[in-house]
Amino acid sequence: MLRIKDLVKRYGKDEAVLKDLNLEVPGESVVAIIGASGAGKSTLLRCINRLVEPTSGSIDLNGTELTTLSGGELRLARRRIGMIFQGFNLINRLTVMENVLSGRLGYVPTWRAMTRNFPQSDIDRAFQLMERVGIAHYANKRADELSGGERQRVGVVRALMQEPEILLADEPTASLDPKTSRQIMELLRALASELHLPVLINIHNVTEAKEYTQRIVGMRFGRIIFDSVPTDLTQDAMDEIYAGVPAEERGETGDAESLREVVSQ
Ligand SMILES: Nc1ncnc2c1ncn2[C@@H]1O[C@H](COP(=O)(O)OP(=O)(O)OP(=O)(O)O)[C@@H](O)[C@H]1O
Repeated sequence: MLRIKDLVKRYGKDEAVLKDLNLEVPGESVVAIIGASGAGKSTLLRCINRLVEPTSGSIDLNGTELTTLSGGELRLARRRIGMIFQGFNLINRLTVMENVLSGRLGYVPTWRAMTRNFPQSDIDRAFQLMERVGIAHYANKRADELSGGERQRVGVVRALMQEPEILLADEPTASLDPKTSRQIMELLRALASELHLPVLINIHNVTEAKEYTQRIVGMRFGRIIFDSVPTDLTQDAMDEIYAGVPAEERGETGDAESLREVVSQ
């Protein structure tokens, strides 16, 4: 369970970007965070893994208070949080397997990592997960020889190699074409259920959020102003979350029927 209480983030002397934000994410749920550009979605995810330092408030992951950790304790906590990025963040010149195994860096001694001498159990797990997401046959290919969707699958497996207690995905499909994007969302949904993992996804595409997640959190100016099941996300709720944002920039790509057509193409 992730429990965020009264979280505030202020960059320098500017107005707070997150304002007394409260959020609970229980196990296995897939939660989408939506909101206009600048609402604070990325800052929220970055506070959780401490890429950004929270100004005040509490972030508790399964009984560990994350905001006060430093040094070795913070490193240990970070390996419990899997991150998936919009730009995949792979090391291009390394193979798929090497990228995947880098998810174990928080676990193996430095000498093993330096000599790429990972335990057999890690290699077995890597193959198992790569099989699961359909990239095992690319194990020895360089990461930059893969398509966007394949690269994101590598990113997902690398995050899972950390044995995370939660997955944070920051615009995981924004660099992908619509069909691939939906395959990745489907994969995240399936993995959350198979591995009993909570997944928090910062997502621009509201149509995908509605179809692939069980809960939508709408942010505006650093606050959560909507938190419910996708069917409750009415036009009024959308208008409130995206007030002032033109309809064509709200990440609604059409109704479910037309989207199914895209997928089946
Ligand atoms: N490192 C930083 N220093 C100063 N201000 C920042 C920094 N990072 C983000 N901000 C500001 O914080 C606010 C929220 O940014 P954030 O990236 O969290 O929003 P977002 O909802 O993820 O937006 P987008 O959808 O465009 O990615 C913005 O006004 C942004 O300019």
